[in-house]
Amino acid sequence: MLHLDHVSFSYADGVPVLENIDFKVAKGEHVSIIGESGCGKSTLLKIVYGLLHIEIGEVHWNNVQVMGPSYNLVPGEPNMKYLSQEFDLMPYTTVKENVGEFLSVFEPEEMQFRIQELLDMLQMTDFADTKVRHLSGGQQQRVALARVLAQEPEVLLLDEPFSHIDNFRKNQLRRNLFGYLKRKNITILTATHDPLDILPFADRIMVLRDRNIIATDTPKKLYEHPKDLYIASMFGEANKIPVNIVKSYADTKRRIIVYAHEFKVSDQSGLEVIVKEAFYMGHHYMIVAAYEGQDVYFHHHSPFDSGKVVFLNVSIETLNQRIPDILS
Ligand SMILES: Nc1ncnc2c1ncn2[C@@H]1O[C@H](COP(=O)(O)OP(=O)(O)OP(=O)(O)O)[C@@H](O)[C@H]1O
Repeated sequence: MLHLDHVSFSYADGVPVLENIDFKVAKGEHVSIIGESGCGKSTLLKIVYGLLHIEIGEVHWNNVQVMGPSYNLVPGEPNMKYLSQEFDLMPYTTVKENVGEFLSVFEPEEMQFRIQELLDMLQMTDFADTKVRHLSGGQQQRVALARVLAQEPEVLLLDEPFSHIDNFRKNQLRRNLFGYLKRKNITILTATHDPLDILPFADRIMVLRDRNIIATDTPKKLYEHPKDLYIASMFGEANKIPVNIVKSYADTKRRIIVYAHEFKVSDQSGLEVIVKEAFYMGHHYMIVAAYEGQDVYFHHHSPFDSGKVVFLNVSIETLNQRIPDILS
């Protein structure tokens, strides 16, 4: 088990980045850390890996304390691997050589099997003999992934692992990679902005904001019951609207979170908004409208002209899902 025990951290400028972070991750669990840019996701991964010295709190893996850079000559814990946003590759050698660098040359067959397995999984077999410096950013990112996996870490720390990879490949790659890691029972901490990296794969999500973990739950619970707009916005365009405006019988002025795709357009009743802009998104339009000086986002199959008055409704299923959140 991984345990961050009341960890606080600031860089040399003294500005606190993380305060009193306390959580546990079970062996084989996949936990995703999400939060706005600059909230400290990478810093948290670096602390777990032992790259940053912490004055306050402790990190333990399997009840052994992770000692930071002041104690380890070679930074980083041996049974963990950290895949940073910069890939640590050998540019003048081939993909195969990069992936095999840490494998035992005394077992050549096993070595070839492992390299082949990882390159297949990451769809890089065709580039096995290509020098890394001739690869694109996305291909290099996949080599970097194969290289850390070849070392069979117990804990894998992934920082934006698909940031350079094209959409054409991303989905298949996510399924391959997270399936592989589950089968190997590797504990994973992923830092990401992209909801598609996490919703289908993470066992649990932790939301970072203002130096703290403000929520932690399964993807389904966090998505369906976001505590606030910040959390909901991690998953897509979301709104916070007074519940009694969409449903007049609702006996409360409190506000609920409604995702853009959950609004239904109506001719006469509901939340009255004035259309500002419409953006073509492929299978729908994203409409930006105004309600009492605030922007409201909703999806519609066709665009509306700017200035048009539209009424928005929310289904009873969505209301039933969210109202307990504001009453609790
Ligand atoms: N080496 C450093 N020295 C000083 N401050 C730093 C250093 N690295 C990061 N920071 C600051 O610490 C805060 C957290 O940065 P961090 O990179 O952990 O955020 P993040 O959530 O991973 O961001 P992103 O999603 O953009 O990668 C930011 O305010 C950043 O400016």
